[in-house]
Amino acid sequence: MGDDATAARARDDAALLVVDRVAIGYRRQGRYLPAVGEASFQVRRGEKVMLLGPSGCGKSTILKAVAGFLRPSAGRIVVDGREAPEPGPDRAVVFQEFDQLFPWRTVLGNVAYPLRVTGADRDTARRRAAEYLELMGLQGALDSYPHQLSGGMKQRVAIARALAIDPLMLLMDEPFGALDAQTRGRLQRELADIAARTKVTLLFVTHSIDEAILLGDRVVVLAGRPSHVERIVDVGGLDRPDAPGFADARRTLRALLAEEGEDLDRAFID
Ligand SMILES: Nc1ncnc2c1ncn2[C@@H]1O[C@H](COP(=O)(O)OP(=O)(O)OP(=O)(O)O)[C@@H](O)[C@H]1O
Repeated sequence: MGDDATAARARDDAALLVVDRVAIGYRRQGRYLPAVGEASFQVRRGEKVMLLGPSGCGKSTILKAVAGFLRPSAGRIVVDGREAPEPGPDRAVVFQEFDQLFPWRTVLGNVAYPLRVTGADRDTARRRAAEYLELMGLQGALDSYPHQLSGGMKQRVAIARALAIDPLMLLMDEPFGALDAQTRGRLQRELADIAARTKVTLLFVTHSIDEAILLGDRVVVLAGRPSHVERIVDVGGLDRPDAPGFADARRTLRALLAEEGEDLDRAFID
């Protein structure tokens, strides 16, 4: 193998995201309130890693720190070899809330906007935005405004907007948490399909055991307050509830969450 190929292989094998003994807390009224006590995990290029754990254990906090919105009080976050990166278009974020779109822009305008901001000319931005909206099945809604869309459609626009800027990583914080079960299932399947096609690297926060198994390659289970990584469970290839191994993975994750006193009815909502 030539030097270039060796270097390329080393780059591909190296973790795109390293979370190394990270502690994160909040300051309130002069006091430091620890949320994450110590968390370490890595995400390789093209991998889909899910953060699962009881409510309040710091899943969103970790995602925000990876996005660069919060600084850890200890440890290191390294993205593509860069330590403590500022927020940037290399990490696109999709939230749970339906109000993350610009209400005064059309669907096409919402997706084209970050492309314009990151340097694309108007025609290129609109063409690329339309391509990604088509990928999300929204070709009929380009001229609609957010208030004219259902919750599921708004989340599709948010995903198209995130993917269109070709980020190194897609960071998703319970993006389907506020959707009805049927829409949620459909969007999970669509995201799995698009992630396979685009090979995007995914860090995804969820409450749902089934969602973690269906979408993830690995599940980072958080426990405790302040939290730590209790276990990292391999769930690769279990992309259907009837896949062999799905029930075992569900039992393993369920047992880990039950130890934490998680409300399992909530953890199973899909
Ligand atoms: N801005 C903030 N100021 C102070 N404390 C905060 C802030 N945001 C979160 N916290 C606290 O940090 C802890 C972790 O919160 P976080 O939202 O990261 O948990 P989570 O696992 O994502 O929860 P959920 O699953 O309920 O969304 C919680 O105790 C929460 O109250």
